[in-house]
Amino acid sequence: MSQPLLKAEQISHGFDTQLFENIDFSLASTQSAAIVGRSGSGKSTLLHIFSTFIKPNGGEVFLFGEEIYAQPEKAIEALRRYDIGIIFQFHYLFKGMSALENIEVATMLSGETIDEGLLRKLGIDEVMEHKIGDLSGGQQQRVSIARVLSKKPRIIFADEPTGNLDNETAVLVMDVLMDYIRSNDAALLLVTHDESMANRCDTVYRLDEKMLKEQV
Ligand SMILES: Nc1ncnc2c1ncn2[C@@H]1O[C@H](COP(=O)(O)OP(=O)(O)OP(=O)(O)O)[C@@H](O)[C@H]1O
Repeated sequence: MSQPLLKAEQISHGFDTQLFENIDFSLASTQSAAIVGRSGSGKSTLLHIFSTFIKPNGGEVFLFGEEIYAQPEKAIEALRRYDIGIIFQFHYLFKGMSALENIEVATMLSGETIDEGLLRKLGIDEVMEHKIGDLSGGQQQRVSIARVLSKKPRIIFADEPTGNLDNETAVLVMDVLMDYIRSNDAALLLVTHDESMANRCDTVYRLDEKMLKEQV
C-alpha cells in the first residue's frame, strides 16, 4: 500500500483532564474515515491535532510523510493553504463578500480555477452573486465546502460538515465529498454525530474511554 497521507503515532492530549492516550491512526489516499463518540469525548480536539491546529502533549503527526509540528510555522501555513482542506463547524466566510468572491479568495491563493460543475452539484451555482450574509446557514455551509474543494486539497478534515443541512442536502454533500476524494486521490476524515453519514465512510472509529477503536 502507498504511504499514508496522514499518520499519527501515540497521540495523547488533554486540557484540564486527559482526553485520550496513545492513539495511532492512519489514512491513505482515496480512503474515508469517520470519528464518532459522545459529546466532549475529544473528537474535535483530535481533528484539530491531525490538521495542524493543536500540537499534542504527546506523540507525532505526519502529513504527507513529514512530522507537522517539527516544521516551521511558514511550512505549516503552506500545508494549510495548499494541501489540506478544512471544513469546520464555524465556517470562516467573509460575510460582506459574495459567495463567488469567497471562493475566488481560495482559488487565487492556491492557483486553482473554480469548478462550475462542483457549484452545480452542490446546488449553489445560482447564488454565486449573493452576499454571504443573505444566504441561509445551509447555503453558507455549501459555499464553504465549495471553497475548500476548489483549492484541490489532498486531504479533507471535516467537523460536522452536514450539521446545518437537511437530510437530502446532507446526502448530496457526502456524495460530493466522496466523489472528490475518489477522483483526486485525496482522503477524508470526518467527525460527526450522524451515524448514517459516518457509515458512508470506509472506516468508522469511536472515541471512547480515551481510546480510538474501529467500530465493527
Ligand atoms: N482550547 C481548549 N481549552 C480548554 N478546554 C478545551 C479546549 N478545547 C476543548 N476543550 C475541552 O475538551 C473537551 C473535548 O472537547 P471537543 O470539542 O474535542 O469534544 P467533542 O467530542 O468534539 O465534542 P462535541 O461532540 O460536543 O463537539 C471538552 O470538555 C472541551 O470543553
